[in-house]
Amino acid sequence: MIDSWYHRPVAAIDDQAARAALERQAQLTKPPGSLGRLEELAVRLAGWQGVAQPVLDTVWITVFAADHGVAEEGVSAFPQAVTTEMIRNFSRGGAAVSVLAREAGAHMEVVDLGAVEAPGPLPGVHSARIAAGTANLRREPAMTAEGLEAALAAGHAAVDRAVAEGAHLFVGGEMGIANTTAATAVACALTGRDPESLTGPGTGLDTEAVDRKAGVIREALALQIPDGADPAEVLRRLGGFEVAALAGAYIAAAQAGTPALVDGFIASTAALAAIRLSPGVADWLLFGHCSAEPGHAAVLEALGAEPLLALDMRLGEGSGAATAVPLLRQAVSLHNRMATFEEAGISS
Ligand SMILES: Cc1cc2ncn([C@H]3O[C@H](COP(=O)(O)O)[C@@H](O)[C@H]3O)c2cc1C
Ligand SMILES: O=C(O)c1cccnc1
Repeated sequence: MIDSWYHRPVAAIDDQAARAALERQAQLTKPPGSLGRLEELAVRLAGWQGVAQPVLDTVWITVFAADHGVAEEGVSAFPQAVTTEMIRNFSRGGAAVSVLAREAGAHMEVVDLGAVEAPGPLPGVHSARIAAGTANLRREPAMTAEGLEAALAAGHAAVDRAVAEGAHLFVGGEMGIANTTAATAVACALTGRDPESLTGPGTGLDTEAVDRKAGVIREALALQIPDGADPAEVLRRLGGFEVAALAGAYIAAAQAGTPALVDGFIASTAALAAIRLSPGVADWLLFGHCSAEPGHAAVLEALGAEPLLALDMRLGEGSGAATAVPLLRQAVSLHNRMATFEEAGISS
């Protein structure tokens, strides 16, 4: 494992460019710091891009889709067939993230890593099928070692496509019925928190069903996770193909020097796994929003992350991150287009 591609170092941040951006912020016609975190976003983008005045033209969204064996435990309010049906919906442009991607002028693609029912060839959908869903994590490891490597590599391949198109920002989304169960199990294993405190309704379970879902996760942890299990093993035993692909994508993006904007609970759990596999990845991530799924706040806390938005969204697909893209664009425009005190003839 130690020589796997995901242990390679991430790209360096250009501190000089970030300092130059900070100096420019100080010259813009506003009291210092008055644009709050919009200032910080522009400065971080400058450090990532190695220029004092960054751009944010090309935004790339990949939605990773896969099914979960644990769905047979009745842990979702929706049937498994919805994963494949939603892949078709993404392809036709009818999903929430499809609409938000168009609004944001982002390129969007879908990667089918293993929906139980193969959707067949569809526009905008890559087939990278590993298996017809994972195994039931309550009873056995969700993935084989080969399956995990293939999922991580599928994330890397998506980032390669984004980089080839000159993407300034990578957004990862996910679709997979029952994936809040997998993500909660991974989050518990990585943070040491109880299933009872992190498990939530996902697509809309009632309280009783949430308790049963927490019980499934508790059993999975007891069966599968020995003390000190390493993050790759946690992902393999409890994760899903799309969760692992997101982790692989965040690592590959950091290695390629492309920042990633992280979505909700599932994506943030994947980001936590990515950082545990390769700590430097943390420097290349932004967090788009705080999901209403209760585990998200705990995962964000473990990450020390401050999400940009809190709109009570709880959808996944990359929708929360896509909603934050216009904010990043505003940060860049303000940074590049505001007049300086000198240009405007205003006393500083
Ligand atoms: C129509 C529909 C569209 C979705 N888009 C994202 N999800 C979200 O809900 C699922 C996780 O929730 P759970 O663990 O409760 O199944 C994932 O597919 C996630 O992306 C959706 C769910 C549904 C039903
Ligand atoms: O925040 C998320 O990622 C999320 C929450 C509920 C259902 N699906 C995804």
